[in-house]
Amino acid sequence: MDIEKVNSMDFGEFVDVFGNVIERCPLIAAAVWSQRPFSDLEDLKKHFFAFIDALPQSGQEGILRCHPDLAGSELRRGTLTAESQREQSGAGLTTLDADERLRLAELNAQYRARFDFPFVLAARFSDRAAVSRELARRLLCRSAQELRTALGEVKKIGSLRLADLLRADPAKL
Ligand SMILES: NC(=O)N[C@H]1NC(=O)NC1=O
Repeated sequence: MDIEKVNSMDFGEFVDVFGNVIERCPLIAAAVWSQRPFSDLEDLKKHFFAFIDALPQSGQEGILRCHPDLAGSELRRGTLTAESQREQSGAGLTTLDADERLRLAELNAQYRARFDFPFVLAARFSDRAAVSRELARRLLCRSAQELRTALGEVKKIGSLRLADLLRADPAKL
């Protein structure tokens, strides 16, 4: 898909196509559509991220809360979005043994109790061992720093999803 195609989309089509660039936050795509035309893919990505950066802290935490836990109950129930399902299975989170699942569930619960939002990590840059390690490490971080880290991960996930949609090299996005 090239940028002319993106710029030619009406509101409904744009939100259908880009509505899950940020997990379960189609409002962001709805807002970004108003900023068209986009000069290139980089420009499109900047608009998504600028929206996130301009939100008050409550809105940024709200975005994090739209993310399903990694290896959590939604994965077990099969209610993940298609994108999240792909990302979590690519990181090996669909084939954890019982001990690994329990450990992740405990760490996810501790993280949520400490920060009041779920642990978010771009699973496609990770694997099952690294997810637990990173969760345990980030549990010890300060809240303000952790919010910044988590939003950085949201942006990595969004960049990869945009790259998929536009079949672009993520390094150039
Ligand atoms: N909790 C969390 O990080 N979830 C996300 N990460 C990812 O790569 N896909 C998701 O849904």
